[in-house]
Amino acid sequence: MTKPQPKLLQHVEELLQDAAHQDSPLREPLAQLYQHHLEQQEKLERLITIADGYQQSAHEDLHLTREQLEQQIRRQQKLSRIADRYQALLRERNLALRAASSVDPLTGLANRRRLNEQLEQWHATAERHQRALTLAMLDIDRFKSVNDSFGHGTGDKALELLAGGLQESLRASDICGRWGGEEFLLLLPETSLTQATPLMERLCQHLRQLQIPVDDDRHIALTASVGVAEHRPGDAIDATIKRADQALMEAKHQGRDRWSAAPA
Ligand SMILES: Nc1nc2c(ncn2[C@@H]2O[C@H](COP(=O)(O)OP(=O)(O)OP(=O)(O)O)[C@@H](O)[C@H]2O)c(=O)[nH]1
Repeated sequence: MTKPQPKLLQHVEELLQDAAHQDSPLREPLAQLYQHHLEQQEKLERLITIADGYQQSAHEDLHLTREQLEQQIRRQQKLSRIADRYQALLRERNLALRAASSVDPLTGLANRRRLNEQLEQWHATAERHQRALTLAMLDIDRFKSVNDSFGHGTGDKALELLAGGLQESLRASDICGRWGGEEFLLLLPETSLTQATPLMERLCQHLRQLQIPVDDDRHIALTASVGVAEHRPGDAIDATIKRADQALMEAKHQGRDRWSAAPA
């Protein structure tokens, strides 16, 4: 049904008001029809206003929900950035802690804990794959007299320099660490006693030549004694360390500044 035009409505109004049609039998139904039309139009306008209101409030709700969602996403992204940074920090801390717990702070060499870990690993490889493994226990000669004569500071400096000297004399695959006090343990994987011999000679020679400063213009030289033991298949690693220790005692007994090998 088409919407009555304003012109038509105006015409109906004029007809209803026209005195000439007051007695027409069609006037009353026309008046009722006109009234009904006005009421319907009013209802329709009210409905349109309500629908507009709903649409507006739905639009506002949608806008608000979207804003809240975007705010939540931004908060979530910020939190995940913080979590990422925190995790990276924890990883760094863990690495630093791990490194610190494996290193001797004075010499920078592997500490006893790290040496034990490596010993366990290389002992397992030596046993499983019948690989050679040689250990060398090194102890500075008469180190007490260095401390007594020049003080602990000089003693510490000597340990640092000696540690550097040891590291220089070894292959990259070997590990040298501080076993305790003025004692160092060298782990030589894939190395037999025969193969270790030239290294022992070179090591003693290198240490003899190290110059340890004791004051502005004075230096001293140190020597060390070394006990070497090749791991015997089937032995516990502690047994090999003990044999290296006994060989070290032997080197000390023989007059120091030398190396001695444990019997096979
Ligand atoms: N400065 C310094 N001295 C240390 C350190 N650790 C151990 N020492 C000293 O090393 C000395 C070891 O002395 P001894 O075990 O009697 O042996 P030595 O004098 O080296 O004599 P031999 O081993 O028999 O040749 C002691 O005086 C310890 O105090 C350290 O970290 N710094």
